Amino acid sequence: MNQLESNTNRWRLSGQKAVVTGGTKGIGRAIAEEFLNLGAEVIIVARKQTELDTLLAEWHTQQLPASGYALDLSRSTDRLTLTEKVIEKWGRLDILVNNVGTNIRKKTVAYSEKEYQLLLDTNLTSAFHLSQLLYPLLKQSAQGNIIQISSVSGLNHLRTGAIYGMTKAAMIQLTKNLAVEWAPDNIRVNALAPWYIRTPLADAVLQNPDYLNSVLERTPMGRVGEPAEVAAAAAFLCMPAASYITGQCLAIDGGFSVYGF
Ligand SMILES: NC(=O)C1=CN([C@@H]2O[C@H](COP(=O)(O)OP(=O)(O)OC[C@H]3O[C@@H](n4cnc5c(N)ncnc54)[C@H](O)[C@@H]3O)[C@@H](O)[C@H]2O)C=CC1
Ligand SMILES: C[C@H](O)[C@@H]1OC(=O)[C@H](O)[C@@H]1O
Repeated sequence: MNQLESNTNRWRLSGQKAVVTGGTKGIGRAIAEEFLNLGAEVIIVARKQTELDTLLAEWHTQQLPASGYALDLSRSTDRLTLTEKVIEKWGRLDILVNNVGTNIRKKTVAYSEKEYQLLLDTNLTSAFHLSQLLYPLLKQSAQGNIIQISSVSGLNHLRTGAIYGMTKAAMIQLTKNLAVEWAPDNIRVNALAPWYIRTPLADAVLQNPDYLNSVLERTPMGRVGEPAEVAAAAAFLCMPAASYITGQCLAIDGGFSVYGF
């Protein structure tokens, strides 16, 4: 391979096979579209078949190599089903993006046990179990990558709920453990820690003008982020150009996490 070709491939995802969980809207959709436009083939997962059908039809009109499965990844059985589908379709895997996550914003004393378990299962157990299940396929890739979508709420206190923050902090720790454990298998593992990004999940609070102003006052760049700005970081970390980066957590936050006073 000549130098020019290798340089070109360094900044693309040509021929790579990627699973993006929660890929029908928000950050997951942006990551899937970024990967597709960089030459990857993508499987997305979300709960609603109608959402999947609509988005996949749109992508197929652009001849983008995407497929999808309607599964609830908070459930172990559905995570096993996804694994079977990936084995059946590809028999290998280069990239896993653990993007699925949700939030129930409450004071600590107000949470029920059911709400606690839902957040743990959706945000953390899904990421851990899918990393376990798909490890053999990632190991077959000479360039395996896992991207854990964490949050600045895993780095600092946010008023958006302790359980959510716990799950996001745990994803960052999981990133470090798996990066070291699986480095000999040529699997790199990195995390992203976004601040507020304009998605349906965040819009639930950002549509309140007073809340939005509070967010912007803590954001040196003076605006919330866009899903494509998270997607660009995810794509870079999976490229050959990032071949010596593993175990890291990159904040995508407009300066929030370094803003003291
Ligand atoms: N939007 C934001 O401000 C921030 C988001 N994040 C994280 O980014 C990730 C994506 O968030 P958004 O794009 O904002 O969320 P979103 O709610 O807009 O999209 C989430 C996607 O995941 C899917 N999903 C949710 N639960 C699922 C389940 N049990 N099984 C299968 N699919 C499921 C939804 O269908 C949707 O496609 C989450 O992990 C979130 O915690 C982190 C920091 C900031
Ligand atoms: C920046 C945080 O992760 C933010 O907190 C929330 O409640 C939203 O759901 C975002 O994830």
